[in-house]
Amino acid sequence: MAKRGSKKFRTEFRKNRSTRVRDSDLTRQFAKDELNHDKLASAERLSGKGDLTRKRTIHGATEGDDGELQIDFDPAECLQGRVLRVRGLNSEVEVESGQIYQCATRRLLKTLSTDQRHVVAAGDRVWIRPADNHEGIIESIEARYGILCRASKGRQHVIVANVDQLLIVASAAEPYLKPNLIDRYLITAEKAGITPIICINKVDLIEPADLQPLVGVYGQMGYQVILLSATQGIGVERLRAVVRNRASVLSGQSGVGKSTILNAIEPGLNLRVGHVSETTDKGRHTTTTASLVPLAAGGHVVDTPGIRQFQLWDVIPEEVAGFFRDVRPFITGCRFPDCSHTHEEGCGVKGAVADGFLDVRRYESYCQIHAGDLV
Ligand SMILES: Nc1nc2c(ncn2[C@@H]2O[C@H](COP(=O)(O)OP(=O)(O)OP(=O)(O)O)[C@@H](O)[C@H]2O)c(=O)[nH]1
Ligand SMILES: [Zn+2]
Repeated sequence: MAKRGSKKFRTEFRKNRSTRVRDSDLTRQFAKDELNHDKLASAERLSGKGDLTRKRTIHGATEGDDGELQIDFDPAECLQGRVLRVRGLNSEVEVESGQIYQCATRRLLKTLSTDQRHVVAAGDRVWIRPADNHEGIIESIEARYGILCRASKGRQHVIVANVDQLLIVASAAEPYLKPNLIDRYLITAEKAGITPIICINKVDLIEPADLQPLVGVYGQMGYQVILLSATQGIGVERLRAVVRNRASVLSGQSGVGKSTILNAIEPGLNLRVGHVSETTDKGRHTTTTASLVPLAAGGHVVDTPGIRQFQLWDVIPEEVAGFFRDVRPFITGCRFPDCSHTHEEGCGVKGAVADGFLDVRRYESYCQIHAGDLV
């Protein structure tokens, strides 16, 4: 597979697409579908069963084997880019050269979207058809990974897509360290399939050795922990390397030093972050829209008031144990398959705590989150 965005990639992509896009192919496909529909309709009439598998036929899109409709477009006339933010019907797209285009969305994309409030989300990787004055049309949206979302009126509302990592920012002091809050953010990351990175700031205010037991517990679980002092410059270089060329969401309680960290990574960033944070969804919804802020060294940070201090989203108690990496291995030892690991006899998890295999604080944190207590 050629590198994304390279010339070879485009050629291969075009080749793959063009086999599918040719009009005559489409016409033939449509004719075949019509025929199949007729056959299905008579089969349905005969069998008395309604609606056997129907193939959707919308002009300009082709149904893949997975049942997903793929929009047909010509990549030769398009540019690849990334949506920095969405404002109403307008999306701001940064293309590979760094140029920003103000884009509308192709009508067909909207037609095909039934399950989302917004078709385009911040972070989306898109193909745009450029026009004059750095305007353009979003022709296609690539499949998403690493999605942070909320349920909004029964629909999935994507806050930001294609996030590589969640920087969980805590402070060693002022405000005092709340490991249970870190656990809460870890669940969000685990659930979304986004790599969490634990950043403990303000280590200048404590004796760093005091943090070792906690760092050890998270380290054993395979989580990366970075000790920082944004004001003293400790750990900043390491964090800079971690965010380079990736899309990182920053999250943590108020006052832990998120803005100071952003400023330390890239001086001047805070101004822009402050500016974009004001973008709200016309005040109609309580959730604010996310913005990707480009970093000079490559990559983006996503800074959004709504997710800066977000709480757990739609995690049900039964799911919690599965998102605790250290609890998970002991679940198989429970006597009851629906064990909640809180009060049951013969619980493998409680046994592991008693035998010293599971950190007591982590277990208590599990119980607290399972019970739905807010930290
Ligand atoms: N001692 C010390 N103080 C710090 C450090 N980093 C930030 N601070 C201070 O902590 C306070 C809060 O920092 P901010 O960067 O505003 O925190 P924030 O997380 O962005 O806060 P919100 O915007 O409310 O979410 C400021 O007074 C900073 O100067 C650090 O490494 N050490
Ligand atoms: Zn159990």
